[in-house]
Amino acid sequence: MLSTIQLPHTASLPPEEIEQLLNTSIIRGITEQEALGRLRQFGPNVTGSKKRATELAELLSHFKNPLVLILLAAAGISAGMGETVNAVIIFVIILLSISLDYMQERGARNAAATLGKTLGSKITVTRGGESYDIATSQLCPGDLISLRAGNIIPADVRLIAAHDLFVNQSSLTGESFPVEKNAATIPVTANNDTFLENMCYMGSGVISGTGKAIVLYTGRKTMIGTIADELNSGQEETDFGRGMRQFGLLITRVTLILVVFIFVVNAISHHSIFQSFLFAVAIAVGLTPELLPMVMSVAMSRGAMRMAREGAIVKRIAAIPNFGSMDVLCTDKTGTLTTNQISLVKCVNATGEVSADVFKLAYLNSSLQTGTINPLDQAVMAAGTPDIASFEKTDEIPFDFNRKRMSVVVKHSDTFTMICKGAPEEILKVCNVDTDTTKQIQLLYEQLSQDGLRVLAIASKSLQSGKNLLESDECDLSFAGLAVFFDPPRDDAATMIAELEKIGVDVKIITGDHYLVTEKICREIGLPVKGILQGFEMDQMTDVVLQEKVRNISIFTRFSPDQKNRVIHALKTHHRAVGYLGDGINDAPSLKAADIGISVAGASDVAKDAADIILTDKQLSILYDGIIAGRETFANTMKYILMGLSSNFGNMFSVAVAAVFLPFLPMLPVQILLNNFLYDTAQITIPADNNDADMLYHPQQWNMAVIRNFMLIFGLLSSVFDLIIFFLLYHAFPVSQAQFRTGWFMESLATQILVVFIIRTRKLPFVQSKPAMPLVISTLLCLTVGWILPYLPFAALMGFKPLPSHIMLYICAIVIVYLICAEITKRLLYSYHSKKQAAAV
Ligand SMILES: Nc1ncnc2c1ncn2[C@@H]1O[C@H](COP(=O)(O)OP(=O)(O)OP(=O)(O)O)[C@@H](O)[C@H]1O
Ligand SMILES: [Mg+2]
Repeated sequence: MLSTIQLPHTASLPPEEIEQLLNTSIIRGITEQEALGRLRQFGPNVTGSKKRATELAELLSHFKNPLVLILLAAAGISAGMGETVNAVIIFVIILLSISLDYMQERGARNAAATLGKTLGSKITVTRGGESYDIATSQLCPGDLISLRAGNIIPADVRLIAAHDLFVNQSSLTGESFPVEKNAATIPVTANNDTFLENMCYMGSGVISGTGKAIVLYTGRKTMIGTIADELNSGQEETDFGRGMRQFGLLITRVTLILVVFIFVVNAISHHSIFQSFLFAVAIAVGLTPELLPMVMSVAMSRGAMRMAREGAIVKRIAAIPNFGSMDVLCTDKTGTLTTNQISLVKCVNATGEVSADVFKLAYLNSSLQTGTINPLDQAVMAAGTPDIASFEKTDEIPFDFNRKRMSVVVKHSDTFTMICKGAPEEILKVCNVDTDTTKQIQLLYEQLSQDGLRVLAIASKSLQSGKNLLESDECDLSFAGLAVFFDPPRDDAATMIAELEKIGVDVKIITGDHYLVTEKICREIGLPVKGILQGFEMDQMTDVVLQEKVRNISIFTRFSPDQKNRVIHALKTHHRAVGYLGDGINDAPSLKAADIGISVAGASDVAKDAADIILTDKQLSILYDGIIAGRETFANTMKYILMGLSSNFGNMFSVAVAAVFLPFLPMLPVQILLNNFLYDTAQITIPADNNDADMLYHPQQWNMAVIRNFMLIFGLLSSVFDLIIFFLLYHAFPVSQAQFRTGWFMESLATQILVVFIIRTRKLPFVQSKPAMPLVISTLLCLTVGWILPYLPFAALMGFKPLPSHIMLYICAIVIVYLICAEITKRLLYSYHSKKQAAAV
């Protein structure tokens, strides 16, 4: 049986001793049988969320809310003081609302879990001498794995072979520059015992090269597994997140002030301290938007499920609202806007004549390179089969996105030749050509690019020896020719651009390719070219200048990964949420930096890992659906917030006034709790509500000013009607205390619940905007229950007493007039804000 191992220790051991230590073979790996046993012993290779909490723990976690705890304590004290009925009612209400909340959230959680299962990257493992791909979760210590560019390192591993292996371990070290790894044994001392050169760590991305490695640690035993929880917190705040935070602050402040005020006034003026306290707590419960987390997670998981049906996997459900506020989408070109079905059109020499020699050089380079599987290389290899049996590869300098070229070194009848291929401007930099020829080549290159053809240049030189070559050896090459490729735009790219434009999302292209090729593609897919910025031009700009510039630029060409990243950050200063769509290793930093990273199924693991959403279906139209789903989440969450702020707060203002002027409590604490419970339950269907088209066809924006005004004006409005009721029941037709409370209970419940039909839309309720059926049903049901309660045989236990019918008529009239006034107020408020916004633009 395998015992635990120390990472630094294995770094200093030669491969044979590692074989022994881990009871494996660096050629054949462990057997499938052995792997199964080890998998049982060490558990699956997953980090992140610890074990999923049990359902009971999830249920109990809802009791952690301080208000719930205070209420429970209050119920206990009530029971101790002999007020059993009170205690039971409070207890039942707590239980009911917690179970409702829990059940809704469980639905959302399960949906999220099902979605998560469909993901998972694969890795090539060698077991019992055979190599095949398995899910990375199935790896165990001792496994022999093969690494290549684009892979995510699936565990903490010790390298036993490496060829030009460059790894980005920024997820661990924060250092974004790729580091070279090798398999050599190194002595371990106290000051070099982390991030060793012959180790690769889970979560790092392979940028270039290949390697073989033995798995040492898996799952939570890995370096990243032990710190996984801290890593998740690194997300930057978005418009939606910021809005939610400000909203939370606002509500906490107002609640605190109101509750303390009500408690103090009640306690001083006339009631027992305990009653006043209970009353204040009930008010606090009424004010807290306790359903908000549920409303959000249900709305988001509905969005995610909907996208899953359309063929997109949502990795991070919390990103859905960002989709809704996204107002600019950056995309790379190859594979997202083009088909990625690249074909080689021809190979030409410097004068533009078709040349078999140039093709042979290109073929040698493409077929012998061992980096990422790359569509350009595949196209070269698919274009013919020259005989290269007599050539032997002796070295390779892998591709990287800064050099934009790569080289292989071949041996052929005792001579060594370096063959280099890459972006023409980069190849020309390292070639020995006179100015005239350079001009001639550039002209040819531009002509081809203008026709939308992609061009790589090929160059070569003879060498003395064929080993241990460096990037600096790519010099003094002689120019051979150009390889010309065709990569047609996707059929649906034009539709996508048009659709996105219609719903207010700006599209920008950030590519590593030449600007002429990009311009041609833009023309074909109907993307207007507003401005072009080239990578080297941006390097001369300060951040401030860049931030000003990016607004009017629609294509960014010849951009390296870091440069792409810089553009994303600059765009973030102007836009609410920046989206990035990309598939390559070079897109990973931008996918992370963007508010919402989108990748496609065929993308490299590194890109998929960094993305929030992965489009599995090839259709780009899913993007459109995703944005709409995001906006629905946003809109429905906002409805709940506006509801809570307007009607709820109004009631609490009224209570504050009543505390000063009434000689008794306007409602009993249990009645307030009951009222709040019915009101909350009525809203449980908000996440499933319909939305007006005009809310969905613009990027959503969190507008704190609207929220604040809603609270003040709607709160005041509903308070005015409460005061009318108070006047009616206390002064005009004086009734008993129990009847007063019953009257206000019924009026406030009706106004609070029914106003949802007004708040949910900017238009005329029902006539211009139809609510979803579930919302209508839950609303009417809760209202009916609330209005029947006072007439039930046990109503007296809850302190209710029915009112005479003429007073009931007054109450109904007041509710109707209130709703009409609310509709008018809503219109005034929105027209005020749109005028203000129009003035600001
Ligand atoms: N296999 C390769 N061999 C040589 N050069 C390459 C290879 N792949 C890419 N290049 C060069 O590097 C440049 C940038 O790479 P690439 O086009 O993949 O970047 P990108 O930013 O992902 O662009 P895109 O928007 O086209 O996906 C290419 O335009 C090409 O000149
Ligand atoms: Mg790309």
